[in-house]
Amino acid sequence: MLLRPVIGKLQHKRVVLASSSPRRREILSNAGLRFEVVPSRFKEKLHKGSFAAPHAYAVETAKQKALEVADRMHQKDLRAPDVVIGADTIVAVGGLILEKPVDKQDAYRMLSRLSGKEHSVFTGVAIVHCCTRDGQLDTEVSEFYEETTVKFSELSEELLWEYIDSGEPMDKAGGYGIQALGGMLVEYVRGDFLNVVGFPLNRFCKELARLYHAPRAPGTPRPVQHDSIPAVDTFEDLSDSKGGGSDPARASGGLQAGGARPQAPRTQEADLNGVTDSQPGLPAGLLELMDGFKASKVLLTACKLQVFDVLKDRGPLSATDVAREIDASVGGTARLLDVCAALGLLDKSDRGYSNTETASLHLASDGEQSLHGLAAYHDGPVWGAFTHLGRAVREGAAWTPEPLLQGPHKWSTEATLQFMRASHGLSKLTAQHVATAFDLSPFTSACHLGGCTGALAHKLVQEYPHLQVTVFDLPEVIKLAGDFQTDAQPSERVHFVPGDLSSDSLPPADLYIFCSLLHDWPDDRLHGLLSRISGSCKPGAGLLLAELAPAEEEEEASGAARRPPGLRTRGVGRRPWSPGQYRRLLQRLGFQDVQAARAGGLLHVVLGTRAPP
Ligand SMILES: Cc1cn([C@H]2C[C@H](O)[C@@H](COP(=O)(O)OP(=O)(O)OP(=O)(O)O)O2)c(=O)[nH]c1=O
Repeated sequence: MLLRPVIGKLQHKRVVLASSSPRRREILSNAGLRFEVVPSRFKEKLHKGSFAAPHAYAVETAKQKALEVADRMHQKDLRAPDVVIGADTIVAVGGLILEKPVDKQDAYRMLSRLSGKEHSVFTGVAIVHCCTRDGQLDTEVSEFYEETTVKFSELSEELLWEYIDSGEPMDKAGGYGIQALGGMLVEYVRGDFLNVVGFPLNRFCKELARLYHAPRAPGTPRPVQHDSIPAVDTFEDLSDSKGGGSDPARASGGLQAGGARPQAPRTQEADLNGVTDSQPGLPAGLLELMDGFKASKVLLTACKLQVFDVLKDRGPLSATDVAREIDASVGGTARLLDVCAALGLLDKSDRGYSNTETASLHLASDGEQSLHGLAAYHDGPVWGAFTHLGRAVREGAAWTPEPLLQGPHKWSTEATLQFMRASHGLSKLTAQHVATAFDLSPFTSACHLGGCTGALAHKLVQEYPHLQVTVFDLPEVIKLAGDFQTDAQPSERVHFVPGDLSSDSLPPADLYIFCSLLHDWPDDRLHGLLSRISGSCKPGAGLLLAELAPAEEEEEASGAARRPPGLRTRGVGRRPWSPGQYRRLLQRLGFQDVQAARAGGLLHVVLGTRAPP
């Protein structure tokens, strides 16, 4: 199977399509690529006369579109995505460059020029690899273009105006859309059809293959494959994304938001390089699953020992220096640091070890985007629960950590705080995405059910100046919520109300929000809860649900290539819902106009409106 490995090269990266074009979005998602869409604000006004050829103009515009998005995202989050894709489509006829018509007359001028003639459609594409070093954005741009020749029939005035009046020409280069009514104007096409529609998929895949699979020189030995956790002196071999191929982002010191990535089979890569491997592939996915817990434990242990705190904001430190600071043996620390480097969590150089950007941002205990609390929660109660999984299965118990099942009124203050720290970190990280997945400005009051420390509530009031938000949670949680800070200013528009979701009446609101990010509710409990919430909603009230969703779910939902059932490493124990399942559930609960969105590459957010009874 040659298709997936090419697109799959971007699978573990945060990819952004810097385009508002629905066609580009469709072409790339049909190909199985997962990405976020951030339309570029770059104004297409480069001086056409300064380019030697039309394609050079398209390529430069594509590049500027992508760089504008990379730069904006970096400024906003101090973290750029791994890859930004920009594209620009133009029509060239008789030395003239035609872009989108500004009005009907302009469309008329363009289409009359194309009538009865051949013209060229060029799409310029820029693939921008980003990484952040010392707070500065570093980019590496790969660019290319594709040309397709299109011949139009002679167009009568009547046909021309009928087509213009259909409205189709207005958002399309050259004033036509070959994929719809405009197809009727076309006598023939030479070259890639999708290139005309806005994105040269075939050439893009070739470019990915070239970028990520620089051919090996003849006679160069194949890279050696290692376990997920390698011997200390071989860890460098793991620094490549899926092994074997070169990864431009990494080669330039880029870091992966995804962090640890185990090795994948090489058979497919050999295919891509034109070398046929007749041996059956090894069950790499299975071995990966069997081994995966070691990588988790290394990350959790390094967090617990505060390795990432010691290395934050400091130059490279030797293993001896780190060992002294974390009060551990030098040999043991060196091995831990090497494996962290192999997992992509630390950088290792001749001068010692330093944090990657991801580690400083998310694994050190301070900082707005720290997930240190979540790591401690996984290392504690979650790890404990999964250690006794066999017993839970035999007894039919939930896989949820025992303290969480009992509820905070049974927890010690420390256990409650541990859960709240985990929830707080995750909520702060996801709040912006949840708050902006849909336009919530029509609502004036919201209630975040199980809102814990109020991290999302504060983001919501920051985002919507007329919104009042109630945080509703158990008294034991509300009592401790004041211990947690968010980056937002404390607001009088956030109120904390103690109560029990399953028995008390819910505070009045015209939008209810339920984010079960950390919970692994059993089916019946979740359904019961959502039915209750639905019963409390007045007609016209909204219900917003947000859930962490494993990436594989989206693949399944879109019908893209599937992994064998059961071979999942993310979302274990979590409800495997696709957007479609969310939609059906909300509709069953009496909601209409249900919309689903994917946010931040990791969240499903669904919004519905309570229908009249
Ligand atoms: C010629 C032709 C163009 N097009 C479209 C593709 C592009 O979306 C558009 C050309 O404008 P572009 O400026 O390339 O793209 P865009 O404005 O749609 O999106 P963005 O700048 O945010 O990336 O014309 C068709 O859909 N069909 C066609 O047959």
